[in-house]
Amino acid sequence: MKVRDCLVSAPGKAILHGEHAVVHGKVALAVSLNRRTYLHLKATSDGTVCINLPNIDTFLCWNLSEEAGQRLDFDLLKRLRDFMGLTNGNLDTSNMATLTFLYIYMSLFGSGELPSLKVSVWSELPTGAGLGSSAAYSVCLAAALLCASGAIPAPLKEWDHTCRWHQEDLELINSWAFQGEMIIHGNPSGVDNTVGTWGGMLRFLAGKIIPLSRVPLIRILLTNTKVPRSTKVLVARVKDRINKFPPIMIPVLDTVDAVSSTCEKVLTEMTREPITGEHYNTLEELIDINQHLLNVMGVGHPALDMVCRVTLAKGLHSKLTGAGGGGCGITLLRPETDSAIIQSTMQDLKDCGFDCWETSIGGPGVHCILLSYTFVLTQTQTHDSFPQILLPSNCSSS
Ligand SMILES: Nc1ncnc2c1ncn2[C@@H]1O[C@H](COP(=O)(O)OP(=O)(O)O)[C@@H](O)[C@H]1O
Ligand SMILES: C[C@@](O)(CCOP(=O)(O)O)CC(=O)O
Ligand SMILES: [Mg+2]
Repeated sequence: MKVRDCLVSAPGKAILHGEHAVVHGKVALAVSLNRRTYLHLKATSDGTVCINLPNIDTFLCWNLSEEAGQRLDFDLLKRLRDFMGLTNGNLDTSNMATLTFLYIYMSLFGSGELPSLKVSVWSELPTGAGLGSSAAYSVCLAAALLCASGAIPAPLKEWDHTCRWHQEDLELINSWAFQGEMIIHGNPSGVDNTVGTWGGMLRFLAGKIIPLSRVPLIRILLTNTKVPRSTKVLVARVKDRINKFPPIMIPVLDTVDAVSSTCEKVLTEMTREPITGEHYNTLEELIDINQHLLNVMGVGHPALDMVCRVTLAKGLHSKLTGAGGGGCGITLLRPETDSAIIQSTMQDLKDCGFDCWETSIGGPGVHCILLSYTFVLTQTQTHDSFPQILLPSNCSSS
């Protein structure tokens, strides 16, 4: 079976408010970032299925005839775990990413002839740092494999060099990406894959998505403490704490919910009336409140406290974003904040050993990049092993 080549890309995300609470049915406000994950799927003819995942040093190939023999009797995920020799104890970075790929690949192609192909994934997002790298990876896998299998059509040309799918195709991509997130997160809310699929800023509540079409332009700093952590472990930690202290923790989740709703109200006001210092004061207070609530949930970290302290010394307010326990924090920049202050804050954060950058928010969701558009995925300083890809022909049949 010959499949269609394609190059897809999906954005990372920042959660403004509502991380963890969203897993327990509360509101989250999330926004896509201008840092993305790219996936190149190439049909091959050597009877193998290969994955190149340079961000996590994973390069694997399976012979399709051997794999095919493994695939009939029990539940697919269990069979794939057995096939890879996995137990819960060794579900590390590489195994989770591999299992996610194999799960979607086998689910989409397993009832027919398995296609020979190579999937290469490269990301501008730090892995496991709270910016939704797992969701961007799952969204890219879902889009590329659904497209290759013919389950969704080639996307329609959007701008010069990108093309995008229809609403119902995006819904299918999102539902498969959610399954990928289930493998990586254990019990995901679905907010990350939803932002990765649709992009923009949205309100997410129990699977319901409300895109916020009019949002003020907000500037934020992202700081990666580089303290490694796993979303799956942190989500499980919060659940344990809720089970241990329900009368204490349930009101905490309700308070986070109220923080998210209040923030949404302020953001909406900021699109309807002239933006004032009072709007920003409220946004800053909400950030401080939520950071304390996340500490109560048990997902803080001394490095994140440091981000809050260093930025507050310059009058700027920060909170963790994503699962916490390390990873990234966000800092709100006020419109009047002098660029010299921003630069010196960034320098102070870098002096702590953190990575720090200013970002624009609200990038587009998953799309396909026309292979006719000569697109170079450049090497980054951290992923020297990834080859430059210079892609020659066209991925769209439209
Ligand atoms: N570029 C990538 N290539 C392969 N796997 C990835 C990539 N980015 C993320 N992953 C998978 O996602 C996992 C990190 O997910 P998670 O702990 O949820 O952190 P994040 O906050 O970045 O989403 C990694 O362990 C890996 O399995
Ligand atoms: C903690 C949580 O709310 C967000 C996790 O985001 P990330 O994997 O840390 O980028 C979990 C979820 O919503 O599934
Ligand atoms: Mg994740």
